[in-house]
Amino acid sequence: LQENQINCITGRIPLGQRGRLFPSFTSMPVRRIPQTIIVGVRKGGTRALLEMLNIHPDIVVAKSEVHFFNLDENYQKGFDWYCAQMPLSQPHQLTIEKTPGYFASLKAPERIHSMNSSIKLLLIVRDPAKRVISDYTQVLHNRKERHKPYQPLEEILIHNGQVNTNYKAVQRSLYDVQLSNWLQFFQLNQFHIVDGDRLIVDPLLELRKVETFLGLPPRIEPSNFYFNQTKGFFCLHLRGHEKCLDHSKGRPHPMVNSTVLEQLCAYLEEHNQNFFSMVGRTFKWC
Ligand SMILES: Nc1ncnc2c1ncn2[C@@H]1O[C@H](COP(=O)(O)OS(=O)(=O)O)[C@@H](OP(=O)(O)O)[C@H]1O
Repeated sequence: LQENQINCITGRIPLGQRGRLFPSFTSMPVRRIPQTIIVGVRKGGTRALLEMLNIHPDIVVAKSEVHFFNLDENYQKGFDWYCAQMPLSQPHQLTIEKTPGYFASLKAPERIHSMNSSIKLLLIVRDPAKRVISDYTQVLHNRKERHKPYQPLEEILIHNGQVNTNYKAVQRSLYDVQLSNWLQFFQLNQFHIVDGDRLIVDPLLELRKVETFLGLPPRIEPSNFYFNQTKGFFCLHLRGHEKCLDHSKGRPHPMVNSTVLEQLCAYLEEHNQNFFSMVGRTFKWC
């Protein structure tokens, strides 16, 4: 990628050239390629993380999922298109987009690397068994809405007494398999891993760590959060407004047969341990 071929400031343009190439650099807001991307995991809490980071005055976020690096039809539109999806930002602000589909995409790591090999990546993970149930719950909801038939999770999850490893929701919970694809292009220290289960119960603690990773001053405060009893989750005080995530986040999960759940956890165990040793950290999962 030639930086001067794209109609957007990447944040890597040599200082001396900024004023010449982009006269507006010091004054007017412009669109910039993200310096940080939330790459996944799907149903890990990516929307909550993005909305919470949006509280920070030095961060601007792309409101919609961009799906640039994982979908060929978008990637072919080029970096001008990608850039046009970004919000306006001031020079001191970081631009962040989130597309949970990137983490499981085989093409996304190389494509992101070719855009910016020193990019900072945020990965929010959640108990992978809970993630399977959350993934299922979303698909179930969509099928019910469209009056389409659906199967109980237990039937999809177990085939001939074994965990159905062809089930996409199971594959997306193999964090070690996906991370190894990313580590072919990026150093582990380019990633910050957010604990999605902790983000639900103690958002500020997780956000402080993200602020540090991004090199930003701590500007997200306890007063930015309040617990909403009806929703059962933290919601935000954001620029004078109260904001909870929409109804698609925090849906009640169906009860899952405990033996099936144990079987799923047993299957995931080796992958979880693998992931822990890859990232040098453990999580309380299953
Ligand atoms: N504050 C707050 N409010 C609502 N929901 C919250 C919050 N923090 C984290 N979460 C969890 O985010 C889960 C959805 O994850 P994602 O946003 O990554 O889903 S998606 O992949 O974009 O569809 C969603 O999963 P489900 O509970 O299964 O709906 C939530 O558990």
